[in-house]
Amino acid sequence: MPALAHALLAALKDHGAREIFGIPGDFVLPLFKVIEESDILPNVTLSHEPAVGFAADAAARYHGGLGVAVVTYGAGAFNLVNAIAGAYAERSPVVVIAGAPGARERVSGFLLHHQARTVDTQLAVFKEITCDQAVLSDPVTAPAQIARVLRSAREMSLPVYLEFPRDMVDAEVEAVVPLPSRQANQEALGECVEEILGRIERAVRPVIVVDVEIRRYGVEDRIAALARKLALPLVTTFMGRGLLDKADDVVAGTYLGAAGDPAITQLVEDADLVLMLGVILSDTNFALSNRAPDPRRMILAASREVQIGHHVYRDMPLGDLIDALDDRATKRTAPTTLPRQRTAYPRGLVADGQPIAPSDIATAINDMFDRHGRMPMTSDIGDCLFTAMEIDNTALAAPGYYAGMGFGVPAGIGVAATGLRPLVLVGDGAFQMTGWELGNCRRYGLDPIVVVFNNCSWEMLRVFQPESRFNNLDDWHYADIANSIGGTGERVATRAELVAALERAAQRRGQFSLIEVMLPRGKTSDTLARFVAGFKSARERMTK
Ligand SMILES: Cc1ncc(Cc2c([C@H](C)O)sc(CCOP(=O)(O)OP(=O)(O)O)c2C)c(N)n1
Ligand SMILES: [Mg+2]
Repeated sequence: MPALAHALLAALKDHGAREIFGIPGDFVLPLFKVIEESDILPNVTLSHEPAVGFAADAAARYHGGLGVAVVTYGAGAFNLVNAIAGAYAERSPVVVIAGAPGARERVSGFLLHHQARTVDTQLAVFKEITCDQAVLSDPVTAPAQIARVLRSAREMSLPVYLEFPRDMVDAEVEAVVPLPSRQANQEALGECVEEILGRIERAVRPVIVVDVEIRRYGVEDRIAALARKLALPLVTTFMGRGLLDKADDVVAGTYLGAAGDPAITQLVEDADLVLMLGVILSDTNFALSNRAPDPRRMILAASREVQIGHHVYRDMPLGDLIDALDDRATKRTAPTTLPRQRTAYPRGLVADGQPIAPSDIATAINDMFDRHGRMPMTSDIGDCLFTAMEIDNTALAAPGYYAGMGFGVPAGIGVAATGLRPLVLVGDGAFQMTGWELGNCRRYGLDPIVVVFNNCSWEMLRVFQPESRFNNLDDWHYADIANSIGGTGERVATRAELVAALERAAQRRGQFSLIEVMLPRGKTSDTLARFVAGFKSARERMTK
């Protein structure tokens, strides 16, 4: 019989984990020894647990499997909370494996180091931000608990929590047998599909809106094929930016309401049927809508449910629904009335001595993508994410809904650990939080390209409250620091310098490249300027 640590690692791999991110501590040292020596999954250690969570989250978003974050009891696990809360909000399946005291320590009568209120406070906290949990304290039940919790992570595409007491690492257990995934009830599925196809047939201006769940459940290609078969226009939400990056013929653009491309906004807001697939009804996706989502003209397939009008079909896995729709749908021709144009992204930056504006960064990146091919991207929150809306539709992992800073660079490291070379967009404020994790790239031979939007400012806060002096940040010269932690940093202030630095970074392999773009305080991307105007007018409407 295998030891519990081996059985768990094998089960993680069977359920789609591809790597482990973590930081050891005395409550997980024995487990980390097995992780390192068994080599069942590659292990990437970082410098601060928030980054461990962000990296695991982004890796899962990109490879479509499970992210894994292994941390010590108490101090390590509580450091991870914000990143896992963000993964929950963004429906990213991260498996938290947290160390814990052994059976005899629990009854020692001492207050244990790293313990908060009670020995079980850690479990109580993670119950709030995971969809399933287990404490692996009994070798007889542990394999079944692991199977149940890992299936929950896969089926719900949400984080889960496994508490691993440190005296259980070598406990002999049965191997973990994966549970079969739960399918939709075929009768209910048939009824649901007929109702959807009937609604599409009767619609005059239908549109498909997609969001993050279509990536989490691996159905992007099937949805692109369905959109082609039904000849329906398709747009992504703000959170869903970067989805269907290989289906340019299908994606018309990104819906941003009052802040977006007017033709895309009209496509969605004039539609008499909005088929929402994998969509999170968040404020960042719909707060700027001129016409709020209306159940009477909406079908929402998300969180294993399908809501049509005011009634709901439960236990409807998105993959089952898409397959059944494709099986029963007949090919339609595109009504000439439906616009088919695709958003045009800015290109052809003039490499001159002019100072750089945020939207120039998008144009320069589009030009670089034309020369070297599109790169997968990660972005932090801040104007860099709004600028990303002006970059061609390439794969993107960002905290578009949860909006937690610090995600961008660790997420880029997580994506790089999956074997891709990402382009990372991050503001100076967010870089101050987790940018230093780049110092871990050299150990693992990772070479992301990082673009720091250095406006020496918390600019997103300034646009809402310009009078506050606390938004003024100091100039930390991030490019200089990059050179001392294993990468190459360049500081650029003109458009010509930006274009040249991007080209050098694209050519440079084997170490990370950091381009510190100097931006004036008070200058934002065109997209953020429209967002702020939209939010302010929406707020005025609400206060009238
Ligand atoms: C962990 C964390 N702390 C605080 C915030 C609030 C916040 C923003 C959101 C609104 O909540 S945007 C922002 C400033 C970002 O500064 P920077 O990274 O330099 O980007 P830019 O200068 O482009 O704004 C803060 C502090 C946050 N989102 N996440
Ligand atoms: Mg800033």
